[in-house]
Amino acid sequence: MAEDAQYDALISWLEACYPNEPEYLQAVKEIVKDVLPVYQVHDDFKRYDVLSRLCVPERVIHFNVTWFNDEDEVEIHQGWRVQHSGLIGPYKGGLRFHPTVNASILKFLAFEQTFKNALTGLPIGGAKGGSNFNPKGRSDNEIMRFCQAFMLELHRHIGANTDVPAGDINVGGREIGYLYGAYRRLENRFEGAITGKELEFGGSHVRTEATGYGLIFFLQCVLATHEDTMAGKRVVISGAGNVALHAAQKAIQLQGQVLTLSNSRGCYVYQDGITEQMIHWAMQEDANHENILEAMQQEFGGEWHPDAVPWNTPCDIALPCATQNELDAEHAKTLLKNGCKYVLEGANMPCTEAAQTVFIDARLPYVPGKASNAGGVALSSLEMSQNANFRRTAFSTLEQDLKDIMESIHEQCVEEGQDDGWINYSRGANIAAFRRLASAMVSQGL
Ligand SMILES: NC(=O)C1=CN([C@@H]2O[C@H](COP(=O)(O)OP(=O)(O)OC[C@H]3O[C@@H](n4cnc5c(N)ncnc54)[C@H](O)[C@@H]3O)[C@@H](O)[C@H]2O)C=CC1
Ligand SMILES: O=C(O)CCC(=O)C(=O)O
Repeated sequence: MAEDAQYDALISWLEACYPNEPEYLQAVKEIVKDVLPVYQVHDDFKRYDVLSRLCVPERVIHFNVTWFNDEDEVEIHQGWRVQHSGLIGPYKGGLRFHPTVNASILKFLAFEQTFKNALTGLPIGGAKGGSNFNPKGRSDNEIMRFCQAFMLELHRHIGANTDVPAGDINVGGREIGYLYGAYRRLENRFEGAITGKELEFGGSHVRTEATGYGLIFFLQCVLATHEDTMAGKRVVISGAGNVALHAAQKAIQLQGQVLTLSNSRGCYVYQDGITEQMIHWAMQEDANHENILEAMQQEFGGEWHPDAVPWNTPCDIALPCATQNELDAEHAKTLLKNGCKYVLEGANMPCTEAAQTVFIDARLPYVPGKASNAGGVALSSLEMSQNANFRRTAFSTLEQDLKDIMESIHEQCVEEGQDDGWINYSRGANIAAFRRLASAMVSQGL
């Protein structure tokens, strides 16, 4: 009862402060409901009001990005960096360039990132940033000029021990290179102020693969806990970007049968099981095709379904790896009806609140992104320590480190998520991260 009243009071306060930020409120509600019982029994957490304070970002930086396009016209975009929490390390999280980017989306991502980063056990705070710039269809010169204009504003807010951005949707190796080049010239410093760099200028082995590979390492832990294995499992994956393709690659290497990939235009289905060669081809060819999945269908056969999603394809395992709120309650029910046994998020908050409820009510092993996609940021943290020491670690060592970190996150979820013989991974992840953040907040005073 006391918990309900506290929940209502906190959420009403946030709704009044931020009425036009639905994604941010959605992410906050999901965590608050799980951690309230822990908060309620800790007098020091209550005395320092850690819950309300953890919900709001420490700082939201908002700026204009103005630049010349190839037609010599001025374009103006919005840029943001949400520095949610620096409690346990430098602010850390990706940059997203997408027309849908706004304050609500970046605040939800920075909030989730804070909890995710806490789960890794590494010294990284939480942040997210980006712009409503759409890089699709732009020339390479335009992308470079946009990245330089974006960094002209951002550089004064970041640094190796302050805030360390990385990539996210539509920000890959090329964009990171341009952003880092601009940072280095503006600051006259060669330091690990951005991760996801190329190997030749301070990047780390395994960072490119880390989110997708880490997702599959986490999946192996879930399967082992349920006395199950990957071999022959039918896997449906959404997205066709960094996370989706590397998850598919690792799943195939471990004898999984990957049936789908998707993008915002539709879904590619290959019932015989997509091969590693096809994934490799998609990685190489992406830049040369307007729609890599339609091109894949022309190159290798299979089916291309415009406007379709992967969730109607019967499967054992579903891995949403594209974007937020891409899998709703109807999709969740269809997955269950068709026999899906495991759902792990590769993207950030891809399952709507209602879809999560469907999985949780069915007591399905459902793993939220803040646990299962934490491999990317974990490797970013290892890139930061390599940069700080001016050293490079071998691929095999880092891949083993990634496995160990995903196993440790899995253990934390299992420990905190026990629910009458079932593991509530979502609650486990939220509580484990909350304990670390809340005690850091108490220790550091008001
Ligand atoms: N890159 C990373 O290291 C990490 C990424 N993530 C999350 O994973 C997700 C994917 O990110 P990346 O693979 O890095 O981006 P990406 O830009 O490489 O790929 C995104 C993919 O999603 C597809 N997509 C975008 N909107 C869509 C929609 N509405 N419906 C269907 N498909 C859609 C795009 O076509 C593209 O194939 C995002 O939620 C991101 O925040 C999470 C942790 C780390
Ligand atoms: O590597 C990073 O710093 C950020 C990764 C990221 O954006 C995420 O975990 O969602």
